[in-house]
Amino acid sequence: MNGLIEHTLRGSWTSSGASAAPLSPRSLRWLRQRTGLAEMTTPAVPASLLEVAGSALPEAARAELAALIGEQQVLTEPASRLGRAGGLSYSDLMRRRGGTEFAVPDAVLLPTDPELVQGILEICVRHDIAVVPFGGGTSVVGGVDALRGDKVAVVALDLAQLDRLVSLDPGSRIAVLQAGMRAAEAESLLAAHGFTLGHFPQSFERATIGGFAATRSAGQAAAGYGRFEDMVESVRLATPVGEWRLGVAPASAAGPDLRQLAVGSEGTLGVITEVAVRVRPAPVRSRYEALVVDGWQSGVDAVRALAQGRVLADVTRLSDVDETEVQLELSGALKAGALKTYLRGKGIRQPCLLVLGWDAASRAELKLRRSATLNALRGIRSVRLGRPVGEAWRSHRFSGPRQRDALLDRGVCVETLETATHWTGLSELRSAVRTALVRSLKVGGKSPIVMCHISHAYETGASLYFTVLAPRNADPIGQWQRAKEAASDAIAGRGTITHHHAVGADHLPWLGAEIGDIGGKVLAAAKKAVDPTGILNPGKLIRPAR
Ligand SMILES: Cc1cc2nc3c(=O)[nH]c(=O)nc-3n(C[C@H](O)[C@H](O)[C@H](O)COP(=O)(O)OP(=O)(O)OC[C@H]3O[C@@H](n4cnc5c(N)ncnc54)[C@H](O)[C@@H]3O)c2cc1C
Repeated sequence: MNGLIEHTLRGSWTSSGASAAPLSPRSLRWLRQRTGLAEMTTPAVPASLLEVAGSALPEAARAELAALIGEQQVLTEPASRLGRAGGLSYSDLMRRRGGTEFAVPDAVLLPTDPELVQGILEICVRHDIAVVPFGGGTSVVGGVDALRGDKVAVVALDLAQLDRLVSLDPGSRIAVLQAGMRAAEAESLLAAHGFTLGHFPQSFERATIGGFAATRSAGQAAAGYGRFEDMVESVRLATPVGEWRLGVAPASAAGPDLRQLAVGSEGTLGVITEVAVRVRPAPVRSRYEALVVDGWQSGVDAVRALAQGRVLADVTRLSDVDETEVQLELSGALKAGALKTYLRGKGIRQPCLLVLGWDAASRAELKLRRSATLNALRGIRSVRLGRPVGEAWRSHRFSGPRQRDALLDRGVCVETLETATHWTGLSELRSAVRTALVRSLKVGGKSPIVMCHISHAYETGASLYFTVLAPRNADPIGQWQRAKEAASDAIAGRGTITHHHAVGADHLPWLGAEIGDIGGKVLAAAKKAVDPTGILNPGKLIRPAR
């Protein structure tokens, strides 16, 4: 069963906080010199110092909910409610650090099976209570903000105790998992049967199966295993008008694929209680290695050649010059200066790191696939750094959030955003977003560090993932909000507002530019059909029909 402590840990990624990945004095010196960061320590405010208003959950509703799921499964004390108040974006973390006001649910509900979820929705409809489905709470787009809309109260429906492997069909390679199971637990349960899901987002340790389905998540090995929506065979949803099951066959021509309406619905059309996912035999051989190419465009050409030649490695990740430099400077693992000199000697002036990783069922398959990938790169000038750098990336693949805790403690504004577009417009989009972020976050003569990488590539285009490091100012939330708005304006019309983080509350203003008025009306109509009184996750993804 998922540990509830993890679900209430909201000020940092792990209970060790910044000490899980401390910044070396050398890295700090480098950051100060690059960004003008002032020397300061800004530790997290203990949750006990944050003020929480009393619960507005009507007593009659509380009593009915307690009768249905058990007294101890309805939590109304401040610590539990605070523990499900919002996600884990930079702004969420800063709200908790700065003590700025934020929305807190009136209660936390902990159902233990799908039928109880259905019962909860029926009670909430009757009492006009908003419901925020809560998986791992790792949303970075305001997806789990406790917004009540026009309802009398709002509850967080925490799925942590729906955490079972319901069934495994090795012949069809399908596992049915309950929605609250975390990715790390799913992997270890499946591994015991010789299978893997192959979904490794950076939030792997905390995020859940239901959350992945609800947000169309993409993991680091999506080039090989697919995005999460590619893995979903069927879904079981509780909705205010009854239970809805979708998906009976691997493919179907029975009208539009309604599974895809549930997948990505971000808790606005129903609560996902179970997901049947496609699994694969666990790899017996893996190999990760790194190359350096000369300049961003040359790297883009390399990744495009791999995608269009259909020889992408399972992990294919290209960092731009800034991200490569920061990885080298902050990792502490490599002698950055010596490496740069070595690369210059090899004619590489603008080093861009390309990490490649393959998972295979046999040594022969690994050899074949690796040769196919590397052969496709023959025309691109590159220097191979070999396995140590590739394996170092693999062993640190989940350490980003720990490093973020350390940066937050030192007064750094550190946040990410992502988009995707077609190959022909990719570099223009990158420049436009970079320019918007630099302009917005520049202070005096010092520019922020804006890094970018491609981690998901397709035959027709790729995603762009930006990470920003800037000295925090006196209004950290406003500072980032302005930068994010500038970046989102630059994206609108050029690419998607989100490649895998979802829409939530934060991206809603830009969704219209992507799906148009008609798209907005289609979503509102679907919501009206399954959630006529609008209790499900108000303020996220779908604007109510007018
Ligand atoms: C440090 C960090 C790294 C990240 N890296 C990645 C990454 O590599 N790839 C990626 O795709 N994302 C990433 N994310 C974003 C986030 O982890 C994903 O959106 C993830 O899918 C959310 O899963 P969750 O279980 O935490 O869902 P939550 O955050 O709890 O919820 C997300 C949304 O889904 C809804 N929801 C959750 N569970 C259900 C359910 N059972 N039924 C209906 N609706 C539900 C919520 O209401 C909310 O709208 C990252 C986030 C952080 C903080």
